[in-house]
Parts: sequence; structure tokens; C-alpha cells
Amino acid sequence: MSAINVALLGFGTVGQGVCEAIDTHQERLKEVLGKEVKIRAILIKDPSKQREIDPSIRITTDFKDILDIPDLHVIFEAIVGEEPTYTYVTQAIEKGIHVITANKAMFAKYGPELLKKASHNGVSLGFEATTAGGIPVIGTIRQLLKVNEIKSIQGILNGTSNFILSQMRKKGLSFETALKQAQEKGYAEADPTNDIEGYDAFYKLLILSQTAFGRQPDWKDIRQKGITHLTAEWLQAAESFRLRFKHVGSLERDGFNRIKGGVEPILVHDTHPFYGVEDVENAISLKGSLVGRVTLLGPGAGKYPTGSAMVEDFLSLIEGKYTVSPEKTVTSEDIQEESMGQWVLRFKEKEEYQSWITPFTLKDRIQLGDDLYVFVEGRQEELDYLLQSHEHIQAVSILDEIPLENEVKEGLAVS
Ligand SMILES: NC(=O)C1=CN([C@@H]2O[C@H](COP(=O)(O)OP(=O)(O)OC[C@H]3O[C@@H](n4cnc5c(N)ncnc54)[C@H](OP(=O)(O)O)[C@@H]3O)[C@@H](O)[C@H]2O)C=CC1
Ligand SMILES: N[C@@H](CC=O)C(=O)O
Repeated sequence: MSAINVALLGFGTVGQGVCEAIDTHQERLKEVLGKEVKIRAILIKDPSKQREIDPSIRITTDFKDILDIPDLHVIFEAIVGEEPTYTYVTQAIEKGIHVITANKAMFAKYGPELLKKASHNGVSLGFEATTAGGIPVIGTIRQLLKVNEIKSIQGILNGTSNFILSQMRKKGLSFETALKQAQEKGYAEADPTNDIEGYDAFYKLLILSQTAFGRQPDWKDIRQKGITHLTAEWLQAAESFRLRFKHVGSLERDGFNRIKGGVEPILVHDTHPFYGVEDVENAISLKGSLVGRVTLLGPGAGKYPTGSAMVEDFLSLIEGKYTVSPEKTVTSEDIQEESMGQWVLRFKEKEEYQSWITPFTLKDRIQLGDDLYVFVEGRQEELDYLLQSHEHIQAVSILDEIPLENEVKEGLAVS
């Protein structure tokens, strides 16, 4: 029985997850593929680090050694940053080697080009692990929602941020302590700025856009804000109104087929599917033209969930499910939808507007903090009044949000 030869780029949290997944599930892989999967080599950066690696696997710091492996079928790419990753992936594809990547910073930027190159060279490029850790969202869109036209996407897309917000709220931890724990658990990026300032979720949102809508919006049109300004007091104050702050990415196509959206902290009510998404979990809610709203939930980061995503991607790739470039043709022009009644309110703070999404009906104004208010059970006219009477609040757009299940709707505003 011949083997499927693979190599790993990177042996950090994700690389180790892939290695262990292959090791512990070798029998299962053999059963499905009819062949053994053999890790031939691992590319690392720092040769002085102590590692527990099967001595039959070659360890190298030179990517040329990887390219020179005879009959190498697949490369699992789990290193950091745009370069040298883009160069390595390009060279692998040009050599006819399939690639599976976890690197969203690289893939958000170069994904469209690399997918074309892969298609041109007759190889596949799997990228399930770039987005939402272990949740099979890319596969769901690529393989299971081919007829449905995706109209909108919302997601908690960064495990580290969600973990920090949950820990600050539940245990009153400081931001720094919660971040440190996320780093120790292997959730955070090498540079956690990407997690806490929203870049990581931003990249994932662009990858989802490419996959679901067949293209990306202009990057500068996508709002991007992290979680660093949120305090434990705010998180706990909101809780008493059955509201939670979640860092959410959202995208929708407007009537002119433009893609709009952003990543930012929003408040969700306890009837919202994202309310109970806690710690390292991620969630993605897709609205399809036939199926309606589908919400996927699961672990958004970490060694085993990400290892799982890459190995499942590998199986799909070997089984030939990804032989065609996943880019869809954008067809429909008539995607204008009736508003579900959700507004983005923007609040001016130090000459800058910050945005939170809030349901539109308002009634009683209850003070939460010095300059933080919640509005409960009101009407459209009251929102209009609020907007007119507070020059520092703007309603900038209506989102196709998940409707709240009951009639009591709440919003939060800074006044
Ligand atoms: N952590 C997670 O939960 C998830 C991470 N990802 C993505 O996966 C990738 C890897 O993340 P993660 O495993 O957490 O990162 P780590 O920092 O834990 O590991 C990175 C690995 O890449 C190696 N590496 C870095 N730069 C180079 C280079 N230039 N040449 C060769 N090897 C290099 C490092 O080598 P050395 O060991 O020698 O330092 C290390 O083994 C990232 O792109 C990340 O965004 C995606 C989904 C989830
Ligand atoms: N740093 C990322 C890892 C997974 O993509 C996160 O926290 O979500």
C-alpha cells in the first residue's frame, strides 16, 4: 500500500495539532483513504527549540528541503504572517503540491490569487482552518450551500476576544490576565494585537466574503474595531439588562450588490443565538436564499479544533471534493431585503464615532454608567427623536440582523 506523503510548515499550536490528529487518527484515515498518511518533514524557524518529534520525520529550516521531497502530495501550512508564507505556498502550488493553510493573514490578502493559481496548476488549496477554528463553515458554504445564495453573514470570529470578554464578565478578570490565559491556552496569535484589535476577525470576514459572495469588499469599506476599550464594569453592567457585548463581524450585500459590514463589539440580547457563545467558542450565522438562517457553533481556536479543521480539509481534498476553484459567480442583483429593524448607532467619542448595533425600538432610558444608557421597549418615533436630539448619535445603516424572538427589544447608547 503506497502512502500519502505530507509535510508541515510550522510546529506551534496548530502544527502540533495536525501532527497529533494524523497520529491518533491514522487508522481512521487509512480506512477512508485506503492509504497511510506519512509526515515526511516539518519546517520550523528556530532549530534550538526542544521538540518531541518522531525521529523518522525530517526537521528543517530550509523550505527547499520540503520542495525536494520526492512524491510530496500535500503541505499543511501553519506558520505566521504574510511572508515567507505567500512565497512558500506559491512555490508549492507551482510544483503541483496541494496546500492546506491555516494562515488567515496571508490568505485574506492572497487567497483569490492563490486559488486561481491552484486551479491553473490542477491542485487544491484548502483553507477551512483559516476561519472559526474547528467549525466547518467554509466546507458548509462550499459543499453544502451551493444552490442557496448567501445574503448575509454574522459571526463571532475570534476565539481570543470572546474568551477575554467572557472571562472579564464572568470572573471580573482584568483584560491583561484574560489575554495572558488565552495566550497560554494557544488561542492567541503570535502577536495578539491581531486578536484584540479586530484584525484577525477582519481577515476571517474577508475570507467568508470571498467564499460566500465570490469576492471581497474594498478593505477600507469594512469597519474594524477591537475590544480593548471595553471594561469589566461595562460588561457586567450590560449583563443586568440581559445584554452581552460580543465581538461580531457582519457582512451583507445591498441592493446594488455592494458588500457592506464590519467587525466591532455589539450588544446582543439573551434571546439572540450569540448571547450564550462563551469563552473560546465562535459562531457563524448565515442567511441563505432557500434555507433561511443557519447558525454554526463550536470551538474557534486551539490545537485540536484547528488540527481537526486541517485534517478534515485534507480528507475532502484527497477525496477530490475541492477540484474546482470555489469562487462563485455573483449573479443576483435583487438582494434588497426588508429591514428586520436593526440599526447601527454610532456614538461620538473623542472626535471619533464608535458603533454598536442596537435593536431599534426604544422606551425608557436607564442609566448604566456615567455616560451609558439603555433604552427598553420603545417605538420608531422615539429612535428618531433620540437621533434628532443627540447630535453625537447617528444611525448609519440598517442591518439585516437576526430578529429578536419576543417583542421586547433593547438598545444601548452613549449619551
Ligand atoms: N492558534 C490557533 O488556534 C489558530 C491559529 N491559526 C493560524 O495558524 C498559524 C499558526 O498559528 P500557531 O500554531 O498558533 O502559531 P505558533 O506561534 O504557535 O507557531 C508558529 C510556528 O511557525 C513556525 N514559523 C514561524 N515563522 C516561520 C518561518 N518564517 N519559517 C518557518 N517556520 C516558521 C514557528 O517555528 P518555531 O517553532 O521554530 O518558532 C512555529 O513552529 C497562524 O497563521 C495562525 O493565524 C489558525 C487557526 C487557529
Ligand atoms: N487567534 C485566533 C486563532 C484562530 O483563528 C483566535 O483567537 O480566534
